[in-house]
Amino acid sequence: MAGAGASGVDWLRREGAGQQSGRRKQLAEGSLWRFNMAEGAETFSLREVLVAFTACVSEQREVRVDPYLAGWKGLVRFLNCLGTIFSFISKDAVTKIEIIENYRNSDQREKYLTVQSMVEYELANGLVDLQKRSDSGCRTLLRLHRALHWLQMFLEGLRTGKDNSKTSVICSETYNASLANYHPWIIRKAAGVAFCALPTRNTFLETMNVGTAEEAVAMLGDALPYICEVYKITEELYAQHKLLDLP
Ligand SMILES: CCCCCCCC/C=C\CCCCCCCC(=O)N[C@@H](COP(=O)(O)O)[C@H](O)/C=C/CCCCCCCCCCCCC
Repeated sequence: MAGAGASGVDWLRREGAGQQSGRRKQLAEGSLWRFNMAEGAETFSLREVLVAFTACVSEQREVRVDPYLAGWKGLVRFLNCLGTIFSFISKDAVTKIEIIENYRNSDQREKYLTVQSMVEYELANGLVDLQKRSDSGCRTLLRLHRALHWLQMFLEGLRTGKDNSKTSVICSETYNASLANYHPWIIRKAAGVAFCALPTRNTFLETMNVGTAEEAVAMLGDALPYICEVYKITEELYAQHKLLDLP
């Protein structure tokens, strides 16, 4: 993958995208990534989150749903560590994760193995409402997909920011340039207030449990190309099926 082949990505290759065949099979079947929301409560490791996203893209360039959800669950754990002011955001993310997880636990679980198979199945069976809000997998995942765009920009902002930059500024600038376009005024306002509670960039990076701020930055640099790839593949798929504006 472009940008991910440089030195220092061994941990990613080993643990994420470059799974040995046994683990690859487990990933494809979903067993490695499926766990309850209650599990691992409030512990956060940036490594785990990034490894989950690196494991998302299959050899056929399909996006696996289980590691995608595992990545989001890890992010929610991180958000919960930041304080109750972020609860309204994590609750919404959890609701969306659980909707898709329920499909993965249903009789139709195989149809929801990848984003591609989900789109194909839901469209072929008339399960996607193009006119009004629904709980379809396609519509729900679109919300997380838009948030992934913000995450990509936010992590890049953190990675390239100066030591003394304000996380709150990086967060609000990237939010305003992405996700905010889909949110009503009241949500934008509440998000803006919550962002003010974010710690400084270096404290923020140290909270990620991977060592120093410099080590966290290096890890972000290794992993971002994989997150971008997940975003790009999903964006192209949704564009191809005209699903990017689902209500
Ligand atoms: C790698 C570690 C560092 C990064 C840490 C980032 C942690 C972020 C964790 C979770 C992000 C939450 C994702 C939220 C998904 C929002 C989906 C959404 O857009 N929902 C809205 C629309 O839904 P429907 O009504 O159409 O169903 C919904 O209205 C939103 C409600 C909640 C507000 C969402 C604000 C999102 C702000 C972006 C996250 C900021 C987190 C800051 C922490 C650094």
